[in-house]
Amino acid sequence: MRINGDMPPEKEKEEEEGKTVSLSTQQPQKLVVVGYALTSKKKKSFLQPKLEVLARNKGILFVAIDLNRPLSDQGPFDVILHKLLGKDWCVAIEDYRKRNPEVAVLDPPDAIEHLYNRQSMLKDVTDLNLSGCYGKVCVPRQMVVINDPLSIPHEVSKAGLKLPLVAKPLVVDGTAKSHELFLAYDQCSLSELEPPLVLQEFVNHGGVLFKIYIVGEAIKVVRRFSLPNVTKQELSKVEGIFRFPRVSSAAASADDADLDPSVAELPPHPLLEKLARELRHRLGLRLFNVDMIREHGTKDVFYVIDINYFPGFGKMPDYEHIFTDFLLSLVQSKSGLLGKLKNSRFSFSVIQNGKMSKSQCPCVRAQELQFETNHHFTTFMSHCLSCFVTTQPAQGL
Ligand SMILES: Nc1ncnc2c1ncn2[C@@H]1O[C@H](COP(=O)(O)OP(=O)(O)OP(=O)(O)O)[C@@H](O)[C@H]1O
Ligand SMILES: O=P(O)(O)O[C@H]1[C@H](O)[C@H](O)[C@H](OP(=O)(O)O)[C@@H](OP(=O)(O)O)[C@@H]1O
Repeated sequence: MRINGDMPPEKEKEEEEGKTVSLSTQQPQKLVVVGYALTSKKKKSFLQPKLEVLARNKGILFVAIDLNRPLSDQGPFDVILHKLLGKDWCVAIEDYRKRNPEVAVLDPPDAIEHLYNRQSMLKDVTDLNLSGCYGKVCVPRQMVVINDPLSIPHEVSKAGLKLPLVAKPLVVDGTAKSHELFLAYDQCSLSELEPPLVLQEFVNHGGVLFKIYIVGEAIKVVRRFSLPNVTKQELSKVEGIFRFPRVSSAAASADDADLDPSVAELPPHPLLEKLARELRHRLGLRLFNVDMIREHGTKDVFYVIDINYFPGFGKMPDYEHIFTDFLLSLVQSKSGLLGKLKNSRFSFSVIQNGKMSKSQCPCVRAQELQFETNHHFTTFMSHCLSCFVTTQPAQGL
């Protein structure tokens, strides 16, 4: 396909080989091939026609990865998007990532795994210090119960957790069961719950929740309806545990609803910027969302109650634009970094010495790596490419 006039011979060859597409602009673009490995549910919610059409117009092609064939026989890909469970997939994608540092694999399986457990998922938020950012970000007090439901009432009172409590399955694995949540009004009824679970203090927040979507550097925040406040009177009268629906996951947005302005006011942007930047870096992820609530009666005390990997981006306004821009930026920043690494004194010294000292390390995680073989160096390159995209340009390059 050629729409425009003259083209350099090498471009012509590339295009014949199907590697480039000519769009309506003067310059033919190299096709960006995005392999995806997603459940059929996720494919349906994410790969909507409006995304595929816009992507095609921008020279991005989505290709389904065949899970019955080795990954190495497929592609070549520029980017891989994945959200699948199971050890086999994790091993396959991790191995592919190491062997193909030039491919942007979103995201590292061990980093994703961190969000599949409701205890570890919030740990990085607990460690954050966002002072001077127009607000305070906390995590509700919570405890984990692994077994013996009969011991829960005693454990809860020992830990000093206040009722009501939200009971959430410990592991989030994309199944409906892992999103089955209960609200517990009294201590005795807690022994009816099924561990393993997390018991989290319910924070009154006026029935509105903020979903902060993060796609690389981009942030989008929306309001969603959430659970109403639990009054002291209600708490003193009601007993038992009650299952509640996935109210804030419903596509209905609270953005246009007639809400109390003190409840509806979005968290300050500098706070969200800092939160997103810190979490992107600490979690080592580029595609996630954060569920945040404002403590009722306060202006600037926020709680993070949930973080989801590769959430329902299809519900995010403008997601097709944000996502395609992100995919293109990945490919651009990657080629920039590869060029710098190849030419830098830094990479030369790494290869020559076979080892890297902490002071040379451009990112936190690479400090753990040692380069005794070429394969180790490749691993480092792959790691640094993702770090480069998630954080800032590596030092010393
Ligand atoms: N500690 C809390 N205080 C107040 N409300 C809460 C709390 N935890 C959860 N909720 C309410 O329950 C809803 C679901 O909680 P959470 O996001 O943790 O579960 P989930 O199964 O991971 O949901 P999803 O993946 O659909 O976002 C929240 O959106 C919010 O409405
Ligand atoms: O409202 P959001 O986008 O947070 O709702 C998400 C939910 O949080 C989970 O991330 C779901 O993904 P899985 O855990 O993989 O089931 C999303 O499902 P999806 O099918 O819509 O992508 C929810 O939308």
